[in-house]
Amino acid sequence: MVTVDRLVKDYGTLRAVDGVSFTINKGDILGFLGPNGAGKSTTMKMITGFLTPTAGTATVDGFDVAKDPIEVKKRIGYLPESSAAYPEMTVVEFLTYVAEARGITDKDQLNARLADVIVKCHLDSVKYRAIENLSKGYRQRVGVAQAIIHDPKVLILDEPTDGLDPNQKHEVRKLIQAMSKDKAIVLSTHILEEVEAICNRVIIIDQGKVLVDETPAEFKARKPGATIDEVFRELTNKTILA
Ligand SMILES: Nc1ncnc2c1ncn2[C@@H]1O[C@H](COP(=O)(O)OP(=O)(O)OP(=O)(O)O)[C@@H](O)[C@H]1O
Repeated sequence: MVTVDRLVKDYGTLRAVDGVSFTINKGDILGFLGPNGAGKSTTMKMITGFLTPTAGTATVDGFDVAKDPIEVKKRIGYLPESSAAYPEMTVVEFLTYVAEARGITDKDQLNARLADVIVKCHLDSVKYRAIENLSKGYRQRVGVAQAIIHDPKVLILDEPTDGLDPNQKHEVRKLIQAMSKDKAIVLSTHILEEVEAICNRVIIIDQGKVLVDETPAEFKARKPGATIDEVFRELTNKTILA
């Protein structure tokens, strides 16, 4: 569903992403991990067509992000690290606005999509409230709802549980898992237990390069008896010292 091939991004003299390659298929939840500044957001922004790669390619459902950005955007939903906010809009107004911008203008289709995402993201009780008055957990669910309003095949979530309390984290993780059957999902996170809880693949990126691409169980088995956290620290510290 998503193929990333030797992707590179330079910001001036800084090579933020340095030859990253991986593929993800329908049903995959890929945990994208790495220390601060590793290049996770930059990679995700290139897959969504938000940033142009310096070199390499990314394709979504067979469409090249650089050559067919419109076809890619139809197939991809994106939750950025800090969601664009329209604080004064109600949840329904905001989701309607996003749906219309996505080309969903037929009234019946629009209402069906709104009803679907409101149920999936458990937003019914707040749908007529202004976004600025919602808790962070609800705002994050609105962010997920806008990302899936056009029922995309691929979902890119940048730190979807960041800043949420444990109950809210649990809710958002359940939501991601429930959606994974018919989608390919990439999520970046700093939380290693999140990877263990919901991902079937883990990629660790450090200084723009992929260090690890395997299952969470394989990752943990690298150091029997250690926590996933300890394995991560050992791996990423090594590259800093190297
Ligand atoms: N617009 C930009 N201009 C210049 N440098 C940038 C820009 N965006 C990111 N960088 C740099 O590129 C590198 C990779 O950043 P990126 O945000 O992709 O990392 P990240 O892994 O998502 O980090 P974090 O976990 O902190 O969000 C960092 O060194 C960052 O400072």
